[in-house]
Amino acid sequence: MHTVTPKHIGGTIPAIPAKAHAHRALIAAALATTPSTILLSRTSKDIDATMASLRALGSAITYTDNIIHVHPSSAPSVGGILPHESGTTLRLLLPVSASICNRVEVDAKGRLPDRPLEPLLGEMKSHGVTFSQDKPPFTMSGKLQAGHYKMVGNVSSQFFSGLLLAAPQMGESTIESVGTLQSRDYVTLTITTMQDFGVKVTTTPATDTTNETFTIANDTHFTGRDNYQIEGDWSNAAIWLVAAALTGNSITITGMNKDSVQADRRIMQIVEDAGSTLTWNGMDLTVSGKATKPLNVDLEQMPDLLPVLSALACGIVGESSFTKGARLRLKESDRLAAVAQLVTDLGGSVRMDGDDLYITGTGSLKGGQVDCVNDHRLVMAGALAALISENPVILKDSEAITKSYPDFFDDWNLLGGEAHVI
Ligand SMILES: O=C(O)C1=C[C@@H](OP(=O)(O)O)[C@@H](O)[C@H](O)C1
Ligand SMILES: C=C(OP(=O)(O)O)C(=O)O
Repeated sequence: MHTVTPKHIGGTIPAIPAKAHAHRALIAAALATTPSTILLSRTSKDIDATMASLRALGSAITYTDNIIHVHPSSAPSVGGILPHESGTTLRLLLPVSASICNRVEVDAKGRLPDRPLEPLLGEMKSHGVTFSQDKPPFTMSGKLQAGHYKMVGNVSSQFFSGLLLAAPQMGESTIESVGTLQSRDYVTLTITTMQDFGVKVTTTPATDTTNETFTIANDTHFTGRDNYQIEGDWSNAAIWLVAAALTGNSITITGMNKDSVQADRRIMQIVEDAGSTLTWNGMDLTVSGKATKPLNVDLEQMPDLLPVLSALACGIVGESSFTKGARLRLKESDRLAAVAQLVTDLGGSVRMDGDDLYITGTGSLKGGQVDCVNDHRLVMAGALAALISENPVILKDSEAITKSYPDFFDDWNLLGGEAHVI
């Protein structure tokens, strides 16, 4: 549990590496025909879970002095996936491991066993794989076969990313999106990372009569990379953009890629539309000026931004809207309900209408205790809320932050904040 004092923060902070990019680079490197070195300045529980799982699938991986050495080797007779609570690790590695191993033991922790897998398991069953039961822990048997995969687009884009990463080991395969693919940029990130490691994916856009498809040719394989750089994480940089927009104090985040394909790069436009100023100097982004205009955010392509944006909405006078949030109910918590509860518990005004959330900001909150329901992004939201609160914010379950940003409270204090364990 942490307490965060209502004290403004400001200054310069380095970006942390993008976990979405790190998962993909590690997997591509582990599947490659030659060794790789990946540059990663910090890790997190989720990235560690992918490294541990890839070791259990046969790769030799070491992480020292901010460099990951990946030595691919042949898959063991019985492999393992140890995702802990990382949905990305589990959903990417299910098809990947079935493309190289005959048998895989799969475990999961926290809410992860109850997060959706059915559409992926269904398609894997139609392509040669059996499961001892339909939710982890389970044993998966049989090699995944090449072919045509059909996948619903509105449950998790991670199903697509997993099948794409598995395809080079299987042979020519096509993945078809049934309905619009939500969180599409996460699939783009998979495709660009695969390309970085030598595998081309051909995308055929949807027409009036056909769905979008992704095709991987026969006889294509991943090739290792030297000194492959993981880019800065826009989902976590969003914390600092929101902090600056809430207080008007300027914050510089160093090491960001302006042209990133990460879904949450959209935070730049959101904060700018709300009235803050963004200035680039090379890869360093400075955000200054208080946001004053209410937000209108469609969550379909950037689900992970809602928690931090809910704090921003409380700091802006007027009603902000967050629409199309159905998939937020399928994350580490029911994030729609958890965000609504957090805002209410801190004295804010929130209304839920189906899968849409409306927050009427007054510019300040009362503060008090909130339950972060074991969700790292709720911890970020609660800390940000302290910036506009009359009283300290006490964060129950703040340890959840280690899922994506273990040094978060240290960085908060480096920027002049006051957060400590109680
Ligand atoms: O592929 C990824 O790295 C992710 C995809 C998104 O999930 P969904 O596609 O399930 O919405 C996102 O919310 C998650 O944090 C990370
Ligand atoms: C939902 C998240 O991650 P995952 O799906 O990998 O558990 C997240 O980081 O917010």
